Amino acid sequence: MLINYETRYASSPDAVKQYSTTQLRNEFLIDRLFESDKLNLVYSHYDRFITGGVLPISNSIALETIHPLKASYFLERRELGIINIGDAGSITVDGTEYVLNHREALYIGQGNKKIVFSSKSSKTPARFYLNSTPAHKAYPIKKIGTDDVEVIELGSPETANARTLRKYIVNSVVDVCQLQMGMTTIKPGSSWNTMPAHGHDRRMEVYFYFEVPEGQAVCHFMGQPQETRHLWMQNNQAVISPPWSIHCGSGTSNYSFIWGMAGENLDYGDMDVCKIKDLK
Ligand SMILES: O=C[C@H](O)[C@@H](O)CC(=O)C(=O)O
Ligand SMILES: [Zn+2]
Repeated sequence: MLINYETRYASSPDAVKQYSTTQLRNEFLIDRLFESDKLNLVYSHYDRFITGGVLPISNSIALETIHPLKASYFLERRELGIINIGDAGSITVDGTEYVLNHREALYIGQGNKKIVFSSKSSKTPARFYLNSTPAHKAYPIKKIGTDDVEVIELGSPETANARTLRKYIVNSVVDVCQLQMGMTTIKPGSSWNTMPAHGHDRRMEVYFYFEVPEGQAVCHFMGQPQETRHLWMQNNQAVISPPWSIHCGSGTSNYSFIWGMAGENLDYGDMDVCKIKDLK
């Protein structure tokens, strides 16, 4: 089977307080994203956000509709954002080819029917990380190159959170219904992302960790600020953050991650910041 998908339902903060490590990982960790010649998807009931990975090696892979959508094609009522974290690849959208190099992105609006992923070389394949959310309006396709992103420098070496945040799919760069995506890279010597931590009850979020060096890992924190839990994350794994949860992490080295959000508000800065001394 080329496309694998699974559904994750939403959980309340009171239920999650009781979860064992295994239950926490079953509900929130997405550990299988990139498998050769496969397209893997997780459909979350938090804002009906779909997280996926495509690794085309010897074949092209089409984004077919999946049963839970009850749609005749995937983007009938959805929009899609893709960031390539691998080598050069292409995405063909209803016959038009878009080449995505390493760290380039594509926004594909509602109504586009045939989407096909392929790598330029099977020896150095593309790795397409994708996020998709329900859409009410058809916005144009837009490629976002590394020069098109909005860059913000955050944190400092003294507080171990020096990092570069790149906004790819936000409404100041591309017209979107609700999807927001970007990439944050922790500088060498720093380990923390999203510290001070924050929440945004209007939006859920998914973090996808990559560029985690061999033998290293990232400890990701979730939960209400006064009731946090952790999940140890390996390279190329993602974690779902409910709207009621903080989401931050510290690595045993530096690393990068892609953040993707969906919900009610397109204002990226609309966060409720938690004081570090109040975290429990
Ligand atoms: O709501 C925004 C997201 O959590 C991320 O953009 C935060 C982040 O990448 C960081 O501070 O390192
Ligand atoms: Zn956030």
